[in-house]
Amino acid sequence: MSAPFAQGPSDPTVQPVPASVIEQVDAADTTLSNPKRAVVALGANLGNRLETLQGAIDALEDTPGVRVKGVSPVYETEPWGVAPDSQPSYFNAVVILKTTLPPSSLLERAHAVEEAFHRVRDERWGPRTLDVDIVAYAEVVSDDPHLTLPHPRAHERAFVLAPWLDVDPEAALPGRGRVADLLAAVTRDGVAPRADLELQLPE
Ligand SMILES: Nc1ncnc2c1ncn2[C@@H]1O[C@H](COP(=O)(O)OP(=O)(O)OP(=O)(O)O)[C@@H](O)[C@H]1O
Ligand SMILES: Nc1nc2c(c(=O)[nH]1)N=C(CO)CN2
Repeated sequence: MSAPFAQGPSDPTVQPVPASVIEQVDAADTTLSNPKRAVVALGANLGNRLETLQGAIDALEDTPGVRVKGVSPVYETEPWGVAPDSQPSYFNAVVILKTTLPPSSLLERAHAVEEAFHRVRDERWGPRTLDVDIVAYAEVVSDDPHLTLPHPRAHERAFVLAPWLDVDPEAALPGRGRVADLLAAVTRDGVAPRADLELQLPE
């Protein structure tokens, strides 16, 4: 007599699982048991910039699967990539995360945090209440335009490299080299530490 619940290849109720789904589930399992280090850049040039950066850090910490491990000093920076004096100055900072989320989920969360702080997207590099960029995720290198890793412009931005170096003096940008060397190669003009201000690492 055959077992009543045996499910072999001939069982019509069993659908084959596509290889792509198996790959995604395997990748998620691996990430879950092995949290990854991610580097996130924060920027704000509208509203209460310091409160917003702290709010973003706290929102990241409140995310299941995300822990904030390091918070950089605050820098006040001239807007990069736009005409001089066309926008208010930014506050910028960098945070180091440990996360079990895969990169795509971390990006979704980054966008949700931006929206919670009323980020409006209209012109490229327009002023914003909050920008949350994924600078690097472990050693991942990807040219997917939806999530390019490392961030395609991080290596040329002193407003990212300077706070990152402060919070991790040994940092390296995958495929680009040591952050200390990258920072030495760009201008630090208009990128000033605000030693009078401080962001808190969540408890
Ligand atoms: N590493 C990354 N981090 C965040 N967004 C990224 C990344 N790589 C690609 N993107 C994509 O870039 C799109 C535009 O992002 P955003 O509006 O934050 O750009 P921006 O901050 O104005 O400019 P920049 O990309 O130069 O920092 C996002 O919708 C996102 O899908
Ligand atoms: N100083 C500064 N300039 C910028 C910034 C930023 O965070 N700081 N972000 C931009 C788009 O991500 C464009 N220009």
